[in-house]
Amino acid sequence: MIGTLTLAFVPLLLFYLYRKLQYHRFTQLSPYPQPQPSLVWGHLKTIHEFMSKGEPERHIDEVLLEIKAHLNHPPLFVLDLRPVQYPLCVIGDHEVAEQISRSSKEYPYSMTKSPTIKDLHSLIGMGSIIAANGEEWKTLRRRFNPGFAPQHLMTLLPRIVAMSRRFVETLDRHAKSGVEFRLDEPCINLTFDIIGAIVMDTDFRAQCAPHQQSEVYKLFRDLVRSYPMAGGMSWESVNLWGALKRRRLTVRFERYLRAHISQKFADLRATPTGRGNLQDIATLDDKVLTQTSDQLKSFLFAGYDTTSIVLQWTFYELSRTPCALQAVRAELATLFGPDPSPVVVWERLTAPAGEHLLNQMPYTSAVIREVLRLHPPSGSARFTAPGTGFTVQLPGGEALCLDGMVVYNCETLIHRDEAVYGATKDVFRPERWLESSDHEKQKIPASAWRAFERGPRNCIGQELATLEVRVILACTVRRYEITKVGLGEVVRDEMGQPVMGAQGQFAARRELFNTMQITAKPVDGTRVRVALAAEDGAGSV
Ligand code: HEM
Repeated sequence: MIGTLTLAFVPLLLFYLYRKLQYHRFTQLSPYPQPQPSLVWGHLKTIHEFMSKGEPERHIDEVLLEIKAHLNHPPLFVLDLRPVQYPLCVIGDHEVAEQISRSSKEYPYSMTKSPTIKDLHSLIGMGSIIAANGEEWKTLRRRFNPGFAPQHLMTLLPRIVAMSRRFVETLDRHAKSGVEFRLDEPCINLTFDIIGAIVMDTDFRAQCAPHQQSEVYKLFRDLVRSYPMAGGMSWESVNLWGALKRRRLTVRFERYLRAHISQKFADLRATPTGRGNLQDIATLDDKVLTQTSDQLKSFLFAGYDTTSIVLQWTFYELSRTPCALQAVRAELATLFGPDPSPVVVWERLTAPAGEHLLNQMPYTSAVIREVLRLHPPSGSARFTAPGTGFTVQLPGGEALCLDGMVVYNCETLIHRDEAVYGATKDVFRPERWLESSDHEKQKIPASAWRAFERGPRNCIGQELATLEVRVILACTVRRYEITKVGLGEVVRDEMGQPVMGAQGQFAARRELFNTMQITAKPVDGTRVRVALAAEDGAGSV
């Protein structure tokens, strides 16, 4: 009897599950633009198919660009990643992105951060300002805002200049040897030295020889490297051994940070006039220690990685765009004088009121803006719980509810929207940001450039990042000729001269592209050779 019942029940159960699956795959998300889903795989199969059509290591944003084109450029589309992940809603339109990032009745501090950010907890801590929400986030932001305000940052200029000296020494060594190398290494070491000096008042000697680098810096780099390439899309991400290794590194790193905070607290106690973020704290209990350590981790990570990526792409784009390189050099010559020596730049920047020079670099700033448009290192992932009723309005007037999805403001898609950037959307063209090309600039709405995201949760370090990049460019662009090697290498004619492509850039044999290792970064670590610019151009140090 029981056997007969079971026999009758199993097909019923299977039929029920089949109908349920059918509903989830084909009906529930049907109002949203999307590729054709598969009953079993949802869109995992679609993603795999698109991925296998191009460079396997390319960043997922590149694949999303292809899917958007395949769907005829809708303002948003969904990918059903269940059961691996929540359904993903990819935003490729700036007006919709703006509705996600601004404050609203439901979300006064903009939509909550995505739970997927927990993958980064080892690196940024459980209580990170990057992951926090609501009042907890507001308190943290209020506490740290003054430290990132432009006026305060200008007082840090001498430290940034000091660290840039080591960078020049490193590039000089490479220029002398003539050997090709990964540009990401010196850029990462530089930006870590800067953020370490600024947020921890510590010289980590990241730019020194390996035996002179601080152990903590090595520990931090190991921790970052313990994250899988392709950020969660590969088998590496379920590697238990890797996870265990990451855990051990995290514990050691946190132990160091807690000791550092305790020491700073003791120092501040000893000097009542001392300044710092710990000043208003009466007792350094475990909660405060953990919270402060989480923020230090967050600032160290967010502060070095993205900025080093911008430097790499800027050096690369300038190396293959002769007009832009010439324009930056001319601007620097007008500002700092004809002697291109980094020493002159450092002296002028650290002289009284020298910081104002950095606000007089419109072309260089346009270059940085354009690099961030074409190669944004990150985007923003948010989440709205089922039942919230969070609805966005599409440009055509249609309203769509985004409850229960991870919502990804994808800067790569938004920054390459043809409706905004026209036929030159994929072209490196700093001029589009200049006042002189007012007509064109006026056509670009502010919300269509969001490399630092917008709204209450925008990047707290954006002024710092662009300040760093301007200083580094000021002391290096006239001193070095950088030549890309391997991917992105320019094509040369029989005389060895670079061949000009269609849009004012040298033609490349194979385009350099981003891969994903937590953020989006050049896949080959930006392999280059560097030489001193022509004798009279390089200047001395
Ligand atoms: C060019 C370099 C940089 C880029 C492109 C960049 C980009 C971004 C983006 C897109 C966000 C929003 C992330 C999200 O919504 O999940 C963000 C947030 C953040 N960034 Fe940056 N960032 C850069 C440099 C920096 C620097 C130098 C710091 C210094 C510590 C920093 C610290 C942070 C922090 C703490 C947040 C979280 C802010 C909050 O939620 O209140 N970033 N950044």
